[in-house]
Amino acid sequence: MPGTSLSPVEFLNGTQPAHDLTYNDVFMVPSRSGVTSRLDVDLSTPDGVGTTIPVVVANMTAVAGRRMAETVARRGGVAVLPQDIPLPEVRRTVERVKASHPVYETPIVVERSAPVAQVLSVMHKRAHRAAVVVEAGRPLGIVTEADTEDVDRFATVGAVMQQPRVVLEDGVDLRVAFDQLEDARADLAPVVAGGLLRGIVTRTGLLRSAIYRPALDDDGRLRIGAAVGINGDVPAKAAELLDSGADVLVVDTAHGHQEKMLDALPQVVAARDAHLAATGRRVPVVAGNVVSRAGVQDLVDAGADIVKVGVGPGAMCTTRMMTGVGRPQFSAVLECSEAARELGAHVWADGGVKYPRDVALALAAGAASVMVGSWFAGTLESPGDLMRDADGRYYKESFGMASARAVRNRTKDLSAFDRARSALFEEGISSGRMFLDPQRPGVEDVLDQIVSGVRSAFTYAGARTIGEFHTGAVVGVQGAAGYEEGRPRHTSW
Ligand SMILES: NC(=O)C1=CN([C@@H]2O[C@H](COP(=O)(O)OP(=O)(O)OC[C@H]3O[C@@H](n4cnc5c(N)ncnc54)[C@H](OP(=O)(O)O)[C@@H]3O)[C@@H](O)[C@H]2O)C=CC1
Ligand SMILES: Nc1nc2c(ncn2[C@@H]2O[C@H](COP(=O)(O)O)[C@@H](O)[C@H]2O)c(=O)[nH]1
Ligand SMILES: [K+]
Repeated sequence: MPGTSLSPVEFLNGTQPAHDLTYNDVFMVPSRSGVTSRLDVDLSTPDGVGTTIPVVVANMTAVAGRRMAETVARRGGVAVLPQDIPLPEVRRTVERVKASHPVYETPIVVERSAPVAQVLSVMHKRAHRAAVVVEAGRPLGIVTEADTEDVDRFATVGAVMQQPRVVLEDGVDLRVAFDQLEDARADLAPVVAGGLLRGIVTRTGLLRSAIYRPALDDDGRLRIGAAVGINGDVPAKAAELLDSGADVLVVDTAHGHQEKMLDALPQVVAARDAHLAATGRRVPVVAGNVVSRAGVQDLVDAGADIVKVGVGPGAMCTTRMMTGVGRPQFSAVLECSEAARELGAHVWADGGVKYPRDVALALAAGAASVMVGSWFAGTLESPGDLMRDADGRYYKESFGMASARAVRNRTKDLSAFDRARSALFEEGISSGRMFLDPQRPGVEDVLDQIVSGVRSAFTYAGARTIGEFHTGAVVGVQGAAGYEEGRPRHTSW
């Protein structure tokens, strides 16, 4: 029976049904609460990963790259680089994320002689949508999109740039900086140390820095994770990823409860332990995906600190339609987190998150953290190119890691025959369109929504921490009409 007797989650009036449930099938009822402010909620995860919000960016090529990793870690989450990225690229990415500032945003930097067209082609890569014009490392001016309107594409940025209204000194108090920007009616300002550009801050960013805490390693640098598959020389790859500085290792495959995984995982754990002995740095090992108590048991026995849960809920995932295999995600997380808790391990709920409520419900089911893929693919920070459809709406392409597109990429070193054979087993979409929300185009805008929704859910349950929420949430079961009732109506009915 799915999660019957041991469930720490309270089902409203003892109504846990015998069938499995997904996020849409459940809701939470408020309980008497002593948590009087949503700002009293601490969303630090209990899984030892060092995240201060329960959000992990999925190891998908269309989702997790350098900009995503840096931006999300600055707000307390962590991104996992996909297993398909070549090792030298992983190293470069980890290095650059670790070199980026935990508070200041990384600016786009251009020379004054650069053409406007060049700036416009990269401007959308930053949510602050500006470039800093520098000379010998010193900021001379700022170019925003507005400065380039009705300007010849071959004009130089030097001709259109504006003097920065405010230039801040490195180490400035963030509230003081906010007030300075407010007084000068400036949206953003370069930050300098000894006159040299160190980064950029925006008013929204400063506000966020007061609310969020970055996910930092022991040396005060932003955290980042990396994934490894179960084929090839797994321990060698794990050792390389550890050596590159990855802060969490994810051993990931579609069917995590298979013997190849149970062979590979202890080798990753051994590599982790060797790294610990050599450096004193203990990197948590995550393994998945599974959806059953038995799966959790075997992965924890094989050394996993955290088990990744979810087969088939992903937006790019066709596994359930191709195979009939999987499990409604709320019940999968509920049973697996219960099993993990008994074994002193943790669970990440992976896939199917479309609204902040899904994150709250995954935590209610017992997850320590929640992995999000496709939703984040539709943001400015994901690695894909920004595209526009016939109606002018901006989107980015997402694709599944088991799609023909990803499999072709992953198997490029195999023989033509083996490649063609692998391509037969497609279990993902090759080109999904993830539209950017015009009001919330950046991943931090989405994080704001998730975090405010989850903080609020915690106060409704009377919980200050994820641990308290695990035991305090009261969950009920609803039909499709119950779910539908909760949706807003933007037009009359
Ligand atoms: N969470 C989910 O629901 C799913 C996630 N994914 C994601 O796609 C990525 C690629 O995963 P994956 O397809 O495992 O590719 P991998 O390249 O990691 O290879 C999987 C290995 O497992 C073997 N295997 C045995 N049974 C299965 C099975 N039923 N499905 C898949 N492989 C099986 C394969 O052998 P052989 O090829 O000879 O059969 C192969 O050796 C991962 O990032 C994973 O997270 C993929 C599917 C589902
Ligand atoms: N069955 C498949 N699952 C996939 C594939 N690519 C990724 N995934 C899984 O989805 C989650 C992310 O879910 P989302 O709803 O947030 O997009 C990811 O972490 C994988 O577990 C795939 O091709 N097939
Ligand atoms: K799906």
